[in-house]
Amino acid sequence: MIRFERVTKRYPDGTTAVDDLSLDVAEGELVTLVGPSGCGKTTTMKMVNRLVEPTSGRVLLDGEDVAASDPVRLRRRIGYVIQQVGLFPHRTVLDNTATVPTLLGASKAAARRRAAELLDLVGLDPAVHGGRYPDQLSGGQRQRVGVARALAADPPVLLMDEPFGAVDPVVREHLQNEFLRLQSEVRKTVLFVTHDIEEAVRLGDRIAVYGAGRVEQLDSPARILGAPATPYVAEFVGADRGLKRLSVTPIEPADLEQPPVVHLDDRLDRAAARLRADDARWAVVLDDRDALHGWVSAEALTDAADGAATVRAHARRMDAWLPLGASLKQAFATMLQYDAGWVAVLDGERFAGVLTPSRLHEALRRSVATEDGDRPRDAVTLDSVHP
Ligand SMILES: Nc1ncnc2c1ncn2[C@@H]1O[C@H](COP(=O)(O)OP(=O)(O)OP(=O)(O)O)[C@@H](O)[C@H]1O
Repeated sequence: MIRFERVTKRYPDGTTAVDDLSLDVAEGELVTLVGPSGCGKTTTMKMVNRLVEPTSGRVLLDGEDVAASDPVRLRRRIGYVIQQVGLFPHRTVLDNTATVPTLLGASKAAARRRAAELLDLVGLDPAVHGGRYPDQLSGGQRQRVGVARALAADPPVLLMDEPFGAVDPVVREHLQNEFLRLQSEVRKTVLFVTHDIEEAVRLGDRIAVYGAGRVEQLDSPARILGAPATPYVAEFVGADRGLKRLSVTPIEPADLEQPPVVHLDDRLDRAAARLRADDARWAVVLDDRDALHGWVSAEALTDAADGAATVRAHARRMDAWLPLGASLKQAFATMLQYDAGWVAVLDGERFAGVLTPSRLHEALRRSVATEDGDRPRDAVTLDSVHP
């Protein structure tokens, strides 16, 4: 969808901002450009909508050289979101959002209808916020209007230059999550500039890590974190990349432990025998539809006076659960939140097993090891990455 073919940009003062860049962004893909200040990320992006012209090489949009297209028509196909949102201060939020559809010839009523839909899509209530002026919004709300406005013409491509850079970390994470939800619905082709590796990892289908004017590595978040291609990338992603990796490694069936399972209506003596057979200190308790209820300890079962009673009398509720495919980071956070030594993992409604801290650790090591297989060993060991 977007292709850079050996693109170089040298500014008149001699600065080489981008040096022989080749990069492909597939349709519907979100590629984050991450790197330190001044490494050429913004220049790269501005060459797509012709705010900057390359010195050599070509930028293709849908197979067409952007140099051959009319800049105004080109920009209509490309939504652009920047940090200083650039809303018109004297126009309401609704009118700001409706600007592009109006320019494109929509009637005022149709443009406003569309604007209201978009505000809703980015999590703003058009009835509440639509009539306000930009300075009556919080920073996070202004950013949302920026995103809504960029989507207004329904462009296939979005360029986003540090769109969430100006808001505090909590609002920022919130906006990132909302943007991910939005992107799963609208599936735009997105180039997203950030200097924050956490943001790059959270949002990117792939990440391009920039050194000075060059892409040092273009890869999935898991590979960038697990198998940095150069010492520069390793240093940029940081020594705590094992931790960051938690957020991009999903829980898989093989990661799960299988404790004994009993049902709410099982007799206590049978349940106790089941635990003894496994030499287990506790069992997972399911209800009659095999949905998770909680757990019961071996002690509670053996101490119970009436063996003919059912597990129900001694079962404890367990609310710490996650779906298969959730990230190891979510599992870790859930364990901390519930102060639990394990979390139940469900496959749809069905109980699939439990994740314990030691299994979580193994899962993390295994995911690193799997990806290390095709890389030279010295490129991936933690101790060797620092220059
Ligand atoms: N118009 C210009 N004229 C001359 N040099 C420029 C111009 N615009 C950018 N540069 C230089 O080109 C290099 C790359 O700048 P660019 O803005 O692309 O970097 P960036 O990675 O987006 O940085 P930041 O994260 O700080 O926005 C920098 O050295 C910058 O000073």
